[in-house]
Amino acid sequence: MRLLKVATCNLNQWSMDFDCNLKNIKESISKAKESGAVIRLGPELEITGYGCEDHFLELDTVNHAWECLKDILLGDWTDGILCSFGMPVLKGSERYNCQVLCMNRKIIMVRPKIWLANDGNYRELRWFTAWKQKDQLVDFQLPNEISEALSQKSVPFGYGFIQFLDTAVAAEICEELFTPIPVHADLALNGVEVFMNASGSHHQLRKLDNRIRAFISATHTRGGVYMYSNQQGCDGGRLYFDGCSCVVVNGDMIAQGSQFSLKDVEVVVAQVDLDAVASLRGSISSFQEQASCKTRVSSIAVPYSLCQPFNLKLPLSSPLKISYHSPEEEIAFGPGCWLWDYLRRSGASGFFLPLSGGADSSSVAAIVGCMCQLVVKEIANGDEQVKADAIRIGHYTNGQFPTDSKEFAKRIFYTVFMGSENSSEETKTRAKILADEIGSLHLDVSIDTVVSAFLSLFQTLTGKRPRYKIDGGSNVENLGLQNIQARIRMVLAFMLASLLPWVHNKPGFYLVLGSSNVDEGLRGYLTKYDCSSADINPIGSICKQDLRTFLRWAAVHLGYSSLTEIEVAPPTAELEPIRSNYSQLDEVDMGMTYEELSVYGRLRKIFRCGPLSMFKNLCYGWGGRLTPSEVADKVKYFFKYYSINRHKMTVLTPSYHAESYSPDDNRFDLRQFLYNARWPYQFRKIDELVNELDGQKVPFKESSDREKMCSTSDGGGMGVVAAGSGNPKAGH
Ligand SMILES: Nc1ncnc2c1ncn2[C@@H]1O[C@H](COP(=O)(O)OP(=O)(O)OC[C@H]2O[C@@H]([n+]3cccc(C(=O)O)c3)[C@H](O)[C@@H]2O)[C@@H](O)[C@H]1O
Ligand SMILES: Nc1ncnc2c1ncn2[C@@H]1O[C@H](COP(=O)(O)OP(=O)(O)OP(=O)(O)O)[C@@H](O)[C@H]1O
Ligand SMILES: NC(=O)CC[C@H](N)C(=O)O
Repeated sequence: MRLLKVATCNLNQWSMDFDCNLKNIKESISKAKESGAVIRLGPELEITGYGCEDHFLELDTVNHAWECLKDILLGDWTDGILCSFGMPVLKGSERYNCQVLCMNRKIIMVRPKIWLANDGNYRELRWFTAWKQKDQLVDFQLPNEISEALSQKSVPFGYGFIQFLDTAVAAEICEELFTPIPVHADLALNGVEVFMNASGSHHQLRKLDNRIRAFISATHTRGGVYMYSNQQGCDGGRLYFDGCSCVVVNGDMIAQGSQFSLKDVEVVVAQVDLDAVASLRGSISSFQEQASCKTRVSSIAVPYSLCQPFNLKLPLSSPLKISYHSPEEEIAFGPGCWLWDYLRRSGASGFFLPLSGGADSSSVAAIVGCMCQLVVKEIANGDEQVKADAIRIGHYTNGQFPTDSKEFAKRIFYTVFMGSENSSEETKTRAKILADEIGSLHLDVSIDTVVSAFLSLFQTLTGKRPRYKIDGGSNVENLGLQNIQARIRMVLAFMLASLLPWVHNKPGFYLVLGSSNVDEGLRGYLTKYDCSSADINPIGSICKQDLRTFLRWAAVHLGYSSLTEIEVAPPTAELEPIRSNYSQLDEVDMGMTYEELSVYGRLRKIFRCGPLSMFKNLCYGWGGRLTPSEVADKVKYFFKYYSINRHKMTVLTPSYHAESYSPDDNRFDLRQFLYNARWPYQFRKIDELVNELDGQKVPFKESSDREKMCSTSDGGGMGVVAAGSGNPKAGH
């Protein structure tokens, strides 16, 4: 037997905070060593943080990374343990995204990333060059300061593996695993038994299985130990890196870390028998045949053994049942953990939420409640960092700390119902009950006096007073009257968030939370700069359908039972007067249902459909109940409003990135914002096709299409998309 103990980790790094990152790295090495591990793997670019973006272009960033590495190598951190550190490295004029492999205070090799992540949220080609010389290792002159400190002039640089006396180990960096020809295939044929995947990979609803499937398939038929390490938390941007560090052997998961956690450092350890890898490989004839004619990969010999012989005192890790969170749990925990990182790092004293009693703001309130529950639970589990942060943010004194999530919420969470003459008692009461359940400090205010002050000012200025449509006013008047209310709420929210702490003798300020969801953004059904404009938004890329399931789940699992009633209430903006013959409803106002919006949103973004291909796909999807001409009307209506309102996406409050259907114009869904909203060319093409089809209906099982599009993984959407359109790039 060749027993090998390995450690991988989830680290909560913060881009550009080198002290924080170095502290976490050192703690992870200590924990790995305490466990007896001889390999320690950290996340991609862990020294700088993955999300530095254009800071990677600054020489300071690269230099500081070297300084941190020097600090580690001058101490005893790497004694007896192979450590893989992620950092940017300049070689000549090119900058590479590298894993620096170190042991016994020396750098063994620098392995630059070969295949960069460059789609969706990723833009690595903007900062890094991909390493292209796969056939050789080259000599890399270490920066002066490092070479003097380490008494080491140069190191091998490039694609290759480390040949120890008893096994071979290599890096495969994040995206490289997900490429059509992954590097582990070649490496396995060259005898590499341990793969170290350092990642910077973000959370996306329902995507964990994509990632895990890749580890399993990498080792299932070719054998191997697959170590995966990832950042965990908000490292300064919209993404939540969702950990899940793990170890897989020959297709079996044997150690799995958390996906969502408030911990800064989580080390996952496993003990494996490398003979199991050799034995599997030896039993597969095709493996041996391919290995005998492999393309040779360069290696570096290190005269050192990593493994232990058979010893009953060293227990082997055995296969585990892989654990997955439900999408509802993902919505609660992902944004909940992201909010906690944001809060503790922003210097704010809490959150402020305009709570309307509707589904969206109530979802946000529940997520904050969930965050409070997680904090209390983690403190009870003995996490000193979470405790220290909670004491600081909640201004606890005399050795006190949070032990009850409602008590903690009362300190750090304000909710305010800002009613107008158009608000109903029902929503006001729902907001109050939910706030009580969560424990927030809740206020009720009426904004009517402010609205009438604005209207009087307007009347003095123009001599005119707008009327609601129901009272005989025009569309313009009707919208104007609604938008005044919506925007006053935003101004009031920011005023209260900055001044309420002062009123209550607390230092600091509160962060204003926004609660517009992805569908409203896509359709533009929101007032620009109303309460959708906030500091941050935890649900901005989650669709209404997903939020509704989350509310049902949270009513039970978070213990906020009033969410059940909130979920079933029809969504309404309550900005127009309620009369016996009229009450404003979102879906009527929008001219489409939230369910339809989810379908359009997925086709537009995930399946990259323009108007014509969306029309064709929906003819299949909805053909059972609609004629092509009816489908055409719906598609044109959607594109008209999408394009008229696209400018609103440019000022979208930064939101947690949770889904590949997100329309976030700032980082993810990059589009123009001034359109010809008549789409003359595209709509003409649709009309021509409608004429050709002339009233035909396509028989199709109507019930299944939405289910496939909104509630399953992206691939499920193929139910209405012609095969071959291609699955979206997954957030592995
Ligand atoms: N191409 C362009 N590029 C840049 N900016 C552009 C623009 N076109 C208009 N604008 C600007 O945008 C303004 C129009 O946008 P905006 O002021 O938002 O107004 P608007 O989109 O006309 O109305 C707000 C919409 O949100 C709905 N609403 C209101 C309140 C609450 C809710 C809800 O979520 O429940 C929904 C309401 O029914 C209506 O459909 C224009 O006055 C102009 O200032
Ligand atoms: N009466 C109110 N009191 C407090 N905040 C409100 C009120 N009405 C609206 N808001 C805030 O403005 C945001 C946008 O208002 P809108 O009417 O569009 O709600 P929505 O997007 O349908 O969300 P919700 O489901 O929370 O009502 C809400 O999410 C909420 O934060
Ligand atoms: N950092 C990366 O290489 C990211 C790769 C991949 N797109 C992911 O989400 O995991």
